Amino acid sequence: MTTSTTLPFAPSDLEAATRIAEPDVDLLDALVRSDDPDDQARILARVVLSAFDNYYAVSRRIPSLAKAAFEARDWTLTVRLSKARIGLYTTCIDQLVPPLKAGMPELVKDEQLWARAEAELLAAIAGRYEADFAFAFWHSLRRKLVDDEWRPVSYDSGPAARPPASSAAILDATVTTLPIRPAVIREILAGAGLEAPWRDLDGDAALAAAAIEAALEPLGPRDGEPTRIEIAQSGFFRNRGACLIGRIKLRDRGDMPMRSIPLLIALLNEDDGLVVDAVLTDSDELQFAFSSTLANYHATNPHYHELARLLYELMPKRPLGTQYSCIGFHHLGKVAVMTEILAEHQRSKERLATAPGFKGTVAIAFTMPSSAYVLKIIRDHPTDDYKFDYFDGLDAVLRKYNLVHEIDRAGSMLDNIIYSNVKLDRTMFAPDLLDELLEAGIGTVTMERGALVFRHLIVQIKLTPLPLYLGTAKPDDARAAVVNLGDCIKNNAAADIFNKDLDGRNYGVSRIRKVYLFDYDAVEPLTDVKIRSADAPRGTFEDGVLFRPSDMLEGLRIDDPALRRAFRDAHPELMQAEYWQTMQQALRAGKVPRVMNYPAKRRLRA
Ligand SMILES: Nc1ncnc2c1ncn2[C@@H]1O[C@H](COP(=O)(O)OP(=O)(O)OP(=O)(O)O)[C@@H](O)[C@H]1O
Repeated sequence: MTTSTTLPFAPSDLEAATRIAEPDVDLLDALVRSDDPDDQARILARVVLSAFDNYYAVSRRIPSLAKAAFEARDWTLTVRLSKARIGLYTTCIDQLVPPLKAGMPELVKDEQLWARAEAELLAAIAGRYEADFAFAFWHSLRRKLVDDEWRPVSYDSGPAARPPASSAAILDATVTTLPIRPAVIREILAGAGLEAPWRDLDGDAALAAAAIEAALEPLGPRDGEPTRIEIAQSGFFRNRGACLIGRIKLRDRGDMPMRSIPLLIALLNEDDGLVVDAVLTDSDELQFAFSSTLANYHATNPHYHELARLLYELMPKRPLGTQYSCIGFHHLGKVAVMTEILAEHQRSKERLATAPGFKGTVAIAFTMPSSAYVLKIIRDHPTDDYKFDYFDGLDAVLRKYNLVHEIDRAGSMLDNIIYSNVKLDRTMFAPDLLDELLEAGIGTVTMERGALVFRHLIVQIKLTPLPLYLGTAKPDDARAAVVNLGDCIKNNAAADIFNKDLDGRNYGVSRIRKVYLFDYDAVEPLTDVKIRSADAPRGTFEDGVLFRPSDMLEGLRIDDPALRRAFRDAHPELMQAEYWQTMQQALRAGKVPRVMNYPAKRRLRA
């Protein structure tokens, strides 16, 4: 049996399905004409809520379109949907800003009107599932309107905050006994609601059941033991893949406590039908597959809090805030991450101080010792040690951080959360850092009534900077890290990203021991770089970014000769001009090199 390959959507259909309706002109008109403050507040709240509703409706449509694209094997559509979704929120806010600024220039400064309108909005959204999302939208709009001023707008959910979600609400449970029979897995797969034929459902169910049985082995399973398989009522779609996620629970047995393993069933839709490609049962492997360094998944279940909670339970090494981003809820992720940073500070009483490792020449990075995050600002001018002759400026660097946020990071670049006009209490900062941030020459930080206001603030997950890791790791771990560094550089290249600052200190090692790039001021599109072979003459003046792969090893500045050798032995091609030129040709031809997002050994068929 062959799946249909007809494309379900012409580009114009997609455009229509993802088009945000224009803001409500009649309401805007009524707002501009009214001079009654109560009316204005009520109408302003309605204008914004109606724009949010337009946004939300389209953003909810995208996961079902992604599902349809997966079912029809329309990979072009999948990529277009991801691109469309990431820009939707900002587009919708941007639509409102010009008419509001033109029609009511006084709005920006009218604190009373905002307070009244906010009360109206909160009353209108009370009881709605997505009330906190609507409130985040309200704050984002306000932030955009006051963008030209030093006026911080809170990043919290305030009165629209929801109580902590429980994952139970979105889980389907199958109660069975060990060993888990293929028929049980078959039922779960068939019940996933995918409208495409399976290539070999029975065969896949048998292979998946065997993989699960092997994964349960370390938990001391006993035949006949009651077991609960919990699967999220949601499909997750990304690129060419889809997955089902959940967990398997074994009850307290007297001689054994309750035991549980996560479960991810990775699906592909090949030209001869749906297949189970892999089964993952290890939290670190799930984290790899769900990495925020990859494109987002589109989840068909709208209950984003419960989904984020489930992901957090399955991958507890990654903070809750970032779980929202990997299912595409970046703005809620932003709110959740800021809330977490403030809660971390409350809990630990630690202060923000300069991040461990080499001090940046372009960024000032800071963190609290037990925080999961690093915060950064970009300096207006680099320090004297800056390596390059020319600095493109603060805005150009921020654009690079934003570009990396928007692309498919190919599993090799940390995501960036970029806040604007954000206020943090001065008591959160260690005195040295406070002095550094407020010193002359940093125009993007100011002190306002006991708080620091940041024009921009970049937040990333905290890694161990590679030089620190190599300095303390066991020899095998250090070797694995430098080999992984080469994979990271290759994946960056596959995403058309080249870091012209080759230095290994721009990379960090995660808690699951993967290496990622985290410093983006020196990144360039690989396709713009001029690759020079080892024997090309040096010293001639040429415009643009030049790269001589034979300089790579030296550029990495890894001191230990054994580690340099390990890198060279694992990735000899990275030192060859041909490798880079071939990659450039592939990228220019529009070929997207494949990025693996789970270990090959987890695939059910070799
Ligand atoms: N995500 C992160 N996790 C852990 N540490 C980090 C992270 N980001 C930055 N750091 C720390 O902060 C330092 C400075 O950050 P970053 O490399 O971004 O600054 P930079 O000024 O761009 O650096 P350079 O001078 O190499 O251009 C790093 O060397 C590292 O020690």
